[in-house]
Amino acid sequence: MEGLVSGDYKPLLKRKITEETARKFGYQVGEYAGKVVQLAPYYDASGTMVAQKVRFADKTFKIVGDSKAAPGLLFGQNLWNGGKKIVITEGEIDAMSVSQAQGNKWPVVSIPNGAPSAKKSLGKALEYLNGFEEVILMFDADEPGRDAAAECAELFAPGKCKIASMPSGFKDPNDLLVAGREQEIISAIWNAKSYRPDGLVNVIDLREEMKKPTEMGLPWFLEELTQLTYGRRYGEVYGFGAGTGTGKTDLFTQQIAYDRQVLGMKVGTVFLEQKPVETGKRIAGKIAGKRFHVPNAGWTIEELDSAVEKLGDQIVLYDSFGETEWDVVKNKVRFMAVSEGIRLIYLDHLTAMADTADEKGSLEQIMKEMAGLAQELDIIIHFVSHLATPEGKPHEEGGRVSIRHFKGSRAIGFWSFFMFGLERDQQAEDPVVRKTTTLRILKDRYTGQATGEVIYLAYDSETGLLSVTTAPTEASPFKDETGSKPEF
Ligand SMILES: Nc1ncnc2c1ncn2[C@@H]1O[C@H](COP(=O)(O)OP(=O)(O)OP(=O)(O)O)[C@@H](O)[C@H]1O
Repeated sequence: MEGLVSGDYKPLLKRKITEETARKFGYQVGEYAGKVVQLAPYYDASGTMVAQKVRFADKTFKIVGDSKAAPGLLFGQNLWNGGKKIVITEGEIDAMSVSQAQGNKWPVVSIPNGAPSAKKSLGKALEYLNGFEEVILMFDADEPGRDAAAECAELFAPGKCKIASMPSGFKDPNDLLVAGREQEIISAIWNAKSYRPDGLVNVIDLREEMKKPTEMGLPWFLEELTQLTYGRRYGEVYGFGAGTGTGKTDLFTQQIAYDRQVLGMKVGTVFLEQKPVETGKRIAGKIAGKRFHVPNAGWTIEELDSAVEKLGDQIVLYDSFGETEWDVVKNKVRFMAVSEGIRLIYLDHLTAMADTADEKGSLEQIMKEMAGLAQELDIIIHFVSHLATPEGKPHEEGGRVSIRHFKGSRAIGFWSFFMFGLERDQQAEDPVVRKTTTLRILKDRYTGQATGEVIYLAYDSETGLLSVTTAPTEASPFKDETGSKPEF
């Protein structure tokens, strides 16, 4: 072999590696191509040195000997054969540091080529490593080291591999040795934690969180609805379905006005079939208690001005110009959340974005992405869905809304945390019945308790405001339409 041994161990003292440790591992200082280098031997299973890793002063490496065999061998592998625990480090100096901290008594090896090829190296040495009951990875406390440890841990049966962490301020075991903190190397071995892939948690880790009382989410403008649903929570999507003209937009605008005025929040709207001016008038109307969207409805420009003043720049409306592509809408929502800091989004309506050639398939995709978006951005998306025509009484005449009537019901039902139906018999003879909206909770994923509950809403034609009322006394127009077919 080309590496020339000088037998001089002094250069290792800088790293606090003793001659005894170096000798144990066969690590030497020598000369290679006229330069002083450090030499790490790699042995095969029969105990024959097949390669040497030459480490130059500038920290570059070269393998001499059988360079093909070397990647499958671990530094120090020849010293131990099976046992309780083996520690694996990212480099030879670290392996010797850990060994020295333990009096050179317990198994420690190093991967040959650093973090990037750690998984490949350990994969080749699996049979050898499985001869130990426990494998402890003590890689560098940096990104490549942490990534490599997570990757390597997956090579082993669950529970077999543990990952040791360095105390803060120390990058690797040799740093600790140099600082005279051998004891902390040993603690790191004992405190190594079983590797768990991302996203898996143990219920015991959740204990403190589980003990916290259920927090009320953000309130609805209807106190009764807040009580029934425990409010609105970020990361969730809520679906509203109703027949034409029932008052979905109206309900949304009153909620938006409340979000702004009472909760002091910034709101984003994506109303695909209504001009922003109209939406603006309707939201402002809810602030003022005036129907600004109805001409000659007893309001003045000054009142409108003052309501707009109250909304300020806190309502961001998307002017869609008839654009109804989900991919475009998605980017607007993302922008509103990320750049405008908006956490409440109102989307009217989902059905407008469906692909007519494949309504069901496209709504499934949109719903999945919309729910993902709400979670990723930690926002609430309230959306309207149109309904399929039931076979019995039309929804516009008070026909009862069911989940199955929603266009894309399966996907909406799957991804929504709450679903609401709005019913109103717009043709009823009794004006009270005509103006009473039934808000029906169709789905409550949070507790299930609110499913089937209804809240009756009265509409004040003067102020245009909805408020909670009692059930209209007339024979109920809201009877179930058992004859209606599911939509899909
Ligand atoms: N309970 C109610 N009684 C009487 N009128 C109402 C009631 N709720 C809403 N309205 C009024 O009915 C009209 C239609 O309401 P809105 O535009 O909100 O319905 P929509 O369900 O969104 O309709 P579309 O299907 O056209 O989107 C509005 O002028 C609104 O102010």
